[in-house]
Amino acid sequence: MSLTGEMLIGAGALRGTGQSFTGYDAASGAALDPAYGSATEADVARACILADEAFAPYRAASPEIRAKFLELAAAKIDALGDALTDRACAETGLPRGRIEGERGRTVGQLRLFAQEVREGSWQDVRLDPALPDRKPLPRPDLRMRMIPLGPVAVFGASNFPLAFSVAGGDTASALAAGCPVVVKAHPAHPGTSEMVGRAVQAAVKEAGLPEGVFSLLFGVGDALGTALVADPHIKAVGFTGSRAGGLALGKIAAARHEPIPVYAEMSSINPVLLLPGALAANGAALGKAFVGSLTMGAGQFCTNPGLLLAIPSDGLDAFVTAAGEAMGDAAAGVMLHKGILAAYEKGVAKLAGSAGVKALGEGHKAEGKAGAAFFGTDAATFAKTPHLADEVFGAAGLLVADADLMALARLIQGLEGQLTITVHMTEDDEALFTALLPVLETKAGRILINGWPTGVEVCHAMVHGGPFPATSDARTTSVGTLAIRRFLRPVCYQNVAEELLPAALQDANPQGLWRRLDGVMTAPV
Ligand SMILES: NC(=O)C1=CN([C@@H]2O[C@H](COP(=O)(O)OP(=O)(O)OC[C@H]3O[C@@H](n4cnc5c(N)ncnc54)[C@H](OP(=O)(O)O)[C@@H]3O)[C@@H](O)[C@H]2O)C=CC1
Ligand SMILES: O=C(O)CCC(=O)C(=O)O
Repeated sequence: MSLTGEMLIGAGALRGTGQSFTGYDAASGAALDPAYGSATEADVARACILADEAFAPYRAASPEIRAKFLELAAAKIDALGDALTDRACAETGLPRGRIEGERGRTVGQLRLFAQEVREGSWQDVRLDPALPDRKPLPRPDLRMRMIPLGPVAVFGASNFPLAFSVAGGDTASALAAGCPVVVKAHPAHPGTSEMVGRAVQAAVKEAGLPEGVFSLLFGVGDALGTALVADPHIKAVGFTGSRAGGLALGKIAAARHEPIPVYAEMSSINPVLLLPGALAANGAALGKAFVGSLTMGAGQFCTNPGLLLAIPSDGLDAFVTAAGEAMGDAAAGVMLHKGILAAYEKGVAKLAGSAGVKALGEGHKAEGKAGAAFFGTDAATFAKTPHLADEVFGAAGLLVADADLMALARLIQGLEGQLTITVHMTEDDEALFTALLPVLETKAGRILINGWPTGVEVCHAMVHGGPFPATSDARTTSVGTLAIRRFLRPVCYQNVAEELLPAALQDANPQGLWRRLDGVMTAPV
């Protein structure tokens, strides 16, 4: 596919007349053709009007049609072949294996949502039949199902150019729910975005759906995102990026005449608790494995293990020695773009310059690349230095080691919300884990044992979310089939005649759904 630098508004392709920009080769800094023109406010309005026009027919399309559309989009992204991998590698500096894996995750995610649409339990149908003889008052016939919210604005993330970008989890879950999507491409990977966008646009056409089901806008600066979130046709927002960006979009959404939900995944330091039994049994191996997780993709994962907590012991010494050695072998990493590299270097310098913080290991350094960094401190220093709890986006980790178990417990209690909390433990640690679990549950969306948080499985039970600032809404996830719920709302139908009811609610159950009948989950017959 040859890139044109055009945005995709419905079935059309046109060059934005706003500020021009290009993608860059993340490793060399060289500009990559073609140039992209930023969308104007009129372009945003046009894409949102088309999305609004598409909403009624798209949500009325049968589950089978929507599922087939998602599968078509997946097949077309697969068919982009090596050209997509080459472009994504160039624009992000991420290694080939990672991009290939991410493509698999992206198309797998679209196919999983296709299955989810067919399976139908996302409609959460509840039937409370009429009780005409109930005393003192009869009960009317009440039936409930979930319906889509309306057009959704999605902001592509810089660090996952496929799985959290144009056809990533936010887009897949919104389309599955029956919501048209208007994407703002991340300006750090416009070529990758155009390729994927054209694949989705072609899938819309081949599936015979209204053109406004999908649009892709390009632009740099805040104006485009601001106009998109403010557009009255948009009914929800999906975002992965910085805390400042997510909060800014949340403010715009809340200030609208009709406020709308913003599902922003923002900032997390993903604490790892190294319990004494695990350190005694495996200290050195854990130290090495930690560095593997920390440095993966130059640390540019929101699930990066940025904070470690432990009680001093011989096992912890072995952990620190092994981690320090592994850091010494860690190559300097290409970061996604210059801004992210600059923010990382600033964050590491701030850690290095903090009183009571010492370096425990560092990776190789190279001009224009990021060196991994590992620091250590104690609980009292952590408590009196609030910025030590801030996310440093990249391969930087901080170990808080303290003999005072209660001080570590208070530290956990004082943490902000997290995407993940990891616990390394053996049977010897079970009592401690059991005591900590109620607190951990209040802090994170995912609690994992004896693993590492990077690399999220896309499945039905996944929660990639968590209390603020991990996300703006702790009740949801942005990965896995549960993500569809963000873009749905319940509607109750009271005393609507059988022949007038939506198919999902009819007595005949033509969609073959599991439904709650008078509160009892009931199989289709
Ligand atoms: N925790 C996580 O998952 C991630 C965190 N980050 C953090 O974000 C930093 C910057 O990375 P980046 O990926 O560019 O994330 P940003 O949050 O800066 O940008 C993400 C997207 O949101 C848009 N945007 C941001 N702020 C606004 C605003 N005020 N109004 C309208 N639109 C806005 C950007 O547009 P435009 O660029 O055109 O201004 C871009 O399209 C990193 O250094 C890192 O700290 C990044 C990725 C993931
Ligand atoms: O670890 C993962 O697979 C997902 C990470 C993520 O959501 C992110 O970095 O934005």
